[in-house]
Amino acid sequence: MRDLLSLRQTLEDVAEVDLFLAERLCAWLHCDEDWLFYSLVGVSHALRQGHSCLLLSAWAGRTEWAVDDQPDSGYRFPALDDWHARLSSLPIGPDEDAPVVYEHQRLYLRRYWRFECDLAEGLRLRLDAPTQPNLKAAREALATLFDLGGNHTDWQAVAAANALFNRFSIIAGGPGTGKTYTVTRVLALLAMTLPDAPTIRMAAPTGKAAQRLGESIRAAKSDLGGRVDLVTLDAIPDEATTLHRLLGVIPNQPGFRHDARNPLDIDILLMDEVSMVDLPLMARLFRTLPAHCRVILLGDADQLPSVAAGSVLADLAERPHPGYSPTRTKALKQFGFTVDASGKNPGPADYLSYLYHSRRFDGEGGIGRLARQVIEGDADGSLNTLIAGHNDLEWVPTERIQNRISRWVEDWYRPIAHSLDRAAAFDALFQFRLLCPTRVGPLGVEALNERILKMLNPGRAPFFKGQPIMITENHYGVGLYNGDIGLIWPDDEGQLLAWFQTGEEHRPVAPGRLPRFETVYAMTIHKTQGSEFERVAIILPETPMAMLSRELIYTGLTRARQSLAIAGSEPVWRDGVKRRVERFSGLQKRLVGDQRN
Ligand SMILES: Nc1ncnc2c1ncn2[C@@H]1O[C@H](COP(=O)(O)OP(=O)(O)OP(=O)(O)O)[C@@H](O)[C@H]1O
Repeated sequence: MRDLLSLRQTLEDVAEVDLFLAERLCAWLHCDEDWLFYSLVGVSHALRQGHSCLLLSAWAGRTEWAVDDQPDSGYRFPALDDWHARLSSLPIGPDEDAPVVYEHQRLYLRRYWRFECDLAEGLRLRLDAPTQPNLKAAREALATLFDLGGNHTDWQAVAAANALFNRFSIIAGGPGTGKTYTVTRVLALLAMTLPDAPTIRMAAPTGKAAQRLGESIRAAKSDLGGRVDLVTLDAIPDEATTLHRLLGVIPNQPGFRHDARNPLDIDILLMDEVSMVDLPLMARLFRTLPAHCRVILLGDADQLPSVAAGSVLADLAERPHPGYSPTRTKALKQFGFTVDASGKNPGPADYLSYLYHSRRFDGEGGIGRLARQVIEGDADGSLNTLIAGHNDLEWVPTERIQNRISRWVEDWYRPIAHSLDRAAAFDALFQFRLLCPTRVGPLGVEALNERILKMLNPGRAPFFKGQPIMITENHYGVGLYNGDIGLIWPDDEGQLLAWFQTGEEHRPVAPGRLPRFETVYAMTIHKTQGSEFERVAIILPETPMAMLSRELIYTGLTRARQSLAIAGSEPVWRDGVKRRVERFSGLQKRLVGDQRN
């Protein structure tokens, strides 16, 4: 028996749960050798880091978890061939019934292996059964929906035409590249060309993202008003729901009302902000979809992956686009589109379309340029862009941070309470937001909120007019969910209530009925995924930290519509831009086999 508690002291970054799980699994496998014990610690550790599995090639021959001032601490994993041979000799193949699975040089907990297999199967089912659109009708509909005939390739029209051939499509692109604009036209194309009117549902991972998707779709529909008939427009829903509500949450239970035995009755599912969706949720979703249901995913594959395990969008949306198959190239040619035909046949990426041109961040603006440099890992170039300053960018060096925060509070947060009415106060609330990579530390969310509360609520009233709050737990009874943002504002009798915005409506909740919440002047970047603000200020931590990555910075800075400030030190910025989030998974391998892996 190992002394797990003492062992933990010699392993940096390993949690007790990793050690206990590894010990239980060793006992199950009747093998107590160190190499297996540490491999299993590695699987549990990898899951906590968001990987779906432990990828042998990433750790083979390397020492992991060494403690800085303890020589010979940590564990050195076997060389790849040796490690592979040892794992292959155990009864942990896919067809065994062990709680761990070894396949494709990846070690999984069986539950996660199952999620990956089920999702891959749901995708394969759709990829292996491409559709045959009515070409004549599709050509006419495409010409109605897009202004074709320009000199440059219209990637939005290409994406729309391409989606006609697929039961599974991804339309990916950065902020403002027209994903919603394009997909509204895809839905119209399908409604105009399919023999029967399809039942369409739209979903997003968070309430805020679902609300934004609904708003964007309604705007895009009204844009189409003069071009298409009412029947087509009516087929496209006005509202989107959260993924959890779509699947049917059962209060206080882990499962959903819909599953493989009780599938959703829909023909087309559109899902936005897919980078936030984790592997287990995506696998559960695909289990509930009927085989004929088309799935269209929208997202920005450069953003942070999901909080829980997996990196589904990044796995499926390879960058750069690997090229279309010759068959698909020919099919798109029939619509007059010439695309890169470098892909193999059958085309593993025929489901994927990229949109490249951002209408939000045009070529002149600093935010778009900065976003590109950050995602390319260009630490020096991005810092130069920031320091040179553009009219939409501001760099705030460390020594000026405290003063600058006070000014932001006076300029944007104090005026919320002085708004003319509730609608104006909500508007004011989304004018500006402070974002931090983490909750803790002197420049983390908790410290900043505390400091701003002292300025705006010196009397420490439990509730005050203009106070922004964020719900931090799901409460199905009250209908409020983790991440929902509300505002404290008086009703007509002067009674302070918490108000929550859904579309144009504001719903009041008595403060006494609120689930757990916190005041939010500053938020973590993770929590703002799926939201946008007119102006954003990102406060970097004082010292470099492992979780500050280029994906986190990119996600934070692309929340800004008009202007962006970054406050911090040059070394912390450089360190963050250089670091990448890497997620181990076997999803792409399962889909394309050995073609590209
Ligand atoms: N081809 C186009 N012609 C005119 N306007 C367009 C076109 N494509 C997009 N837009 C406009 O650009 C704006 C951004 O488009 P859209 O909301 O579809 O982008 P998005 O990629 O979904 O953005 P986000 O990442 O913010 O969700 C919208 O106002 C939309 O109407």
